[in-house]
Amino acid sequence: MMLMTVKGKIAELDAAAMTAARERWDQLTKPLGALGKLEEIGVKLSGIQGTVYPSVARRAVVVMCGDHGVAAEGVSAYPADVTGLMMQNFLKQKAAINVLAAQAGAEVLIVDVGSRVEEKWDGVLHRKVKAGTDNMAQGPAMTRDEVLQAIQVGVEVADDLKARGVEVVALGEMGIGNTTPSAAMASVLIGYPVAALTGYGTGITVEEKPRKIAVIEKAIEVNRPDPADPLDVLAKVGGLEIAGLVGVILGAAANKMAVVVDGVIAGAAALAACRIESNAGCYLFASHLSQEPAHAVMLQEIGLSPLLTLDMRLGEGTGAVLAMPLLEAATRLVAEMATFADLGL
Ligand SMILES: Cc1cc2ncn([C@H]3O[C@H](COP(=O)(O)O)[C@@H](O)[C@H]3O)c2cc1C
Ligand SMILES: O=C(O)c1cccnc1
Repeated sequence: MMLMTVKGKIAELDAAAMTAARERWDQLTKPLGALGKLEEIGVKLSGIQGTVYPSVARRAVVVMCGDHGVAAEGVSAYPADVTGLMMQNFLKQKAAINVLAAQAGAEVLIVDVGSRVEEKWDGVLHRKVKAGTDNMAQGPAMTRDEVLQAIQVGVEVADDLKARGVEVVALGEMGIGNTTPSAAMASVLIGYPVAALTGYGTGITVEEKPRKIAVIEKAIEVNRPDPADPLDVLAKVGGLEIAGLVGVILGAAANKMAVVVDGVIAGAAALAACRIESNAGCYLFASHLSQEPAHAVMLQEIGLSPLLTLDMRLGEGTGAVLAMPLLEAATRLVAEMATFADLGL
């Protein structure tokens, strides 16, 4: 499916299924509303899947990988080579996401949409649009065509997951430097000062942070992205893996799959996806609240409330897979609890 087709397929949630689900939640043997956000999750999943009894049994996390030209400006605490090293670590099942995805029962899909890795390792889905973005502090990170290609990669990944019966997708990513474009995108799309959105990423120092802020401000000044055009923002100050995740979100929503957002990079993708097609937001669940300051602002802008506050700042989809059992809890409660009628009340 191409982007225009995908956008057209993203429907509003099934209102009748949500009403029926709300009625059932209200009949379950508990005080009205006492299961809090779990009830909201359950009703939203019912709206996505069109049934009072949704399922999130089949799970996947998509780890989109891409490098960033802007890493040359010294905006990360780690060298760009770490992107490729971590991809090898994913393949050996030894990264944090492998451990947590195994616990959550989620399949891990590693997609190379834009890393600088030259080898084609087995176990990676090779869909490279280009070997890293260009340095956005000097010019656009990508062309508009490259953004569309990267989005298309994500859409096709989502279509494939749907064909294999996956019901819920977590958004993961790996790309040294990618908290920088994430903060830049948030600043442009929300109209918020860069300094208030920029964080320490992988752990730059307090002394180094003003430089990161200055690089982001320069990138915005040099490129003048149009806040009303999310594709322009992605092209000028975004990233290949971020665009890939936009495609996963749009493709998943078009296929009526639930999407769990991770930290600040997945958040940037979610924000862009909602600006491309506002109905996409109906399919999103926030997992955790990242330590990156842009994340809370993004979630508020999209209208999502995080389920977990674990002071995490890792990415890879780690927070998103941690939240999957909470979605499962909602599906079990609505299906397995007794109603007051069952008790003879
Ligand atoms: C070993 C290691 C594993 C990671 N896994 C995810 N990230 C996370 O950190 C990077 C973003 O932070 P910054 O913008 O400061 O570079 C991304 O790769 C993100 O996925 C990692 C970073 C490192 C160093
Ligand atoms: O919020 C995140 O996901 C995050 C924060 C810092 C570095 N990498 C990822």
